[in-house]
Amino acid sequence: MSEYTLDDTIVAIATASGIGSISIVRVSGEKALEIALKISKKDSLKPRFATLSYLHNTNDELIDEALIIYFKAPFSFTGEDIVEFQCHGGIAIANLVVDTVLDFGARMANAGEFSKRAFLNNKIDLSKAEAISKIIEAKSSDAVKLLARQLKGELKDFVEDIREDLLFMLAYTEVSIDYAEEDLPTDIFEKINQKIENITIKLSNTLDASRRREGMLSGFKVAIIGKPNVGKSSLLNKLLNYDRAIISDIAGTTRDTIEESVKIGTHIIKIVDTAGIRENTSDVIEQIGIEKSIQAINEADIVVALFDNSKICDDEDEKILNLLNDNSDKNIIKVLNKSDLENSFDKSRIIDFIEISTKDNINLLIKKVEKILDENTQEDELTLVSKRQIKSVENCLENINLSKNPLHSGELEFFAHFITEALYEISNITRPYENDEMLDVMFGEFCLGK
Ligand SMILES: Nc1nc2c(c(=O)[nH]1)N(C=O)[C@@H](CNc1ccc(C(=O)N[C@@H](CCC(=O)O)C(=O)O)cc1)CN2
Ligand SMILES: Nc1nc2c(ncn2[C@@H]2O[C@H](COP(=O)(O)OP(=O)(O)OP(=O)(O)O)[C@@H](O)[C@H]2O)c(=O)[nH]1
Ligand SMILES: [Mg+2]
Repeated sequence: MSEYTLDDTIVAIATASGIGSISIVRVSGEKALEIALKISKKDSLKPRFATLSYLHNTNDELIDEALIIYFKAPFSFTGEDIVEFQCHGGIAIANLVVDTVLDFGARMANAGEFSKRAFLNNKIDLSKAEAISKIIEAKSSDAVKLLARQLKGELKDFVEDIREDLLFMLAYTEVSIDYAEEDLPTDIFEKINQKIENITIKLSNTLDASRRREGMLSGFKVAIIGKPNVGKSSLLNKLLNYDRAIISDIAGTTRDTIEESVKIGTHIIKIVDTAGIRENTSDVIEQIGIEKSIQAINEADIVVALFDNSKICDDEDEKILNLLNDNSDKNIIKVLNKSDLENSFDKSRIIDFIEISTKDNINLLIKKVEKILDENTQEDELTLVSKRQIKSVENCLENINLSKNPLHSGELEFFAHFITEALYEISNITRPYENDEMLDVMFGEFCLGK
């Protein structure tokens, strides 16, 4: 994508490949109108007007009856001339239209190229481009609502505010470096200090909220753990409503982690069934399974820890309770399963648990999971939606923190250096100063036609 030029005209199918009632082929660039006039055999197309027309290929053969919309530059998604052919559905017609457009001198668009052009032509900033890319892949209505806020520019405004503050500080420190101190307003240091503290709080809060909500975009991960034979796979099957995993009364039945998606309330979650965690095993494959279980805990947003209510709490259960204590930052649900059988588990060993039976119903557990998911999605705070954005805020915050000492000791050149770095970092979210490589990586992750 680095040999990218803005002069050529690009084309791609904008709609999903498959059977649908309408397919859209989008053309962007200088030749878009000229190509559309040839295909439609019209003398002109009225901008932003849906024109019904027959479409013809380069051999003058009829290929479809379609709506054509011409967006005259600069008033289009990319800022260039755009023509949309809204043709009949199915991949064959769309491909014929694309082929014709190519024959008339356009080239195939790369992944993300429409959005990249929109960015380069100042139609959208990177936070909006990212929101567009992610909203297409969003798995839940909550995720869509969150991303729609970024389409509207919430993150952009946040970044703009911080940029403004940082620029203010830079301007005043430059002045202080150049002029004698007595010429400056006396409260300026206090003002800068106050701004630094405000930015620190704002950035930290945003990072915290974003980390909590990471699972909302990719699907929250719920890991089911416990010693062998407590009913982990039975629980997975019950949650999925079909027999996905093999269950048996032989301990060590599940040897690898199994991951499946399921909807709970309004949330799409990924459930991970793990191999039973036991203290000592000489079985190499089982040992690997156990290590994967520990990894599953690390990656999970919610850990469902199962215990067998029909057995006494033994050393292996204790080991798992200890493991949970080590992960107290996680949302943990402790569950006594097999409660349909005679209860033998010593409940004084465990606090805050629920009792269920996968042979009966697991509603209590589902409600509990749903409540945690609700709590983690109902925040109103601004949320960063990509690793890239999180990294930029982390780096910005780091430089802000580094600027505090020099500010207090009056080493203003150093202070200005860190603030400049912070400014570069935060700008990466919306419009980087110079970073072609990052742009290539980012837009390369888009789906074709975007
Ligand atoms: N048919 C169709 N539907 C679509 C898109 C599209 O490209 N085509 N979009 C593509 O992602 C999204 C809508 N986004 C768009 C964003 C800007 C403009 C546009 O024409 N902007 C002009 C005029 C603005 C105005 O009229 O207010 C501009 O910014 O100058 C069009 C679509 C979703 N739906
Ligand atoms: N009575 C009763 N039996 C259950 C319940 N849940 C599971 N079982 C039985 O317990 C045995 C083990 O179930 P699994 O789901 O395979 O257990 P697991 O934890 O996945 O076991 P491993 O994969 O070996 O770690 C099976 O015979 C199940 O039918 C329950 O709530 N009540
Ligand atoms: Mg199992």
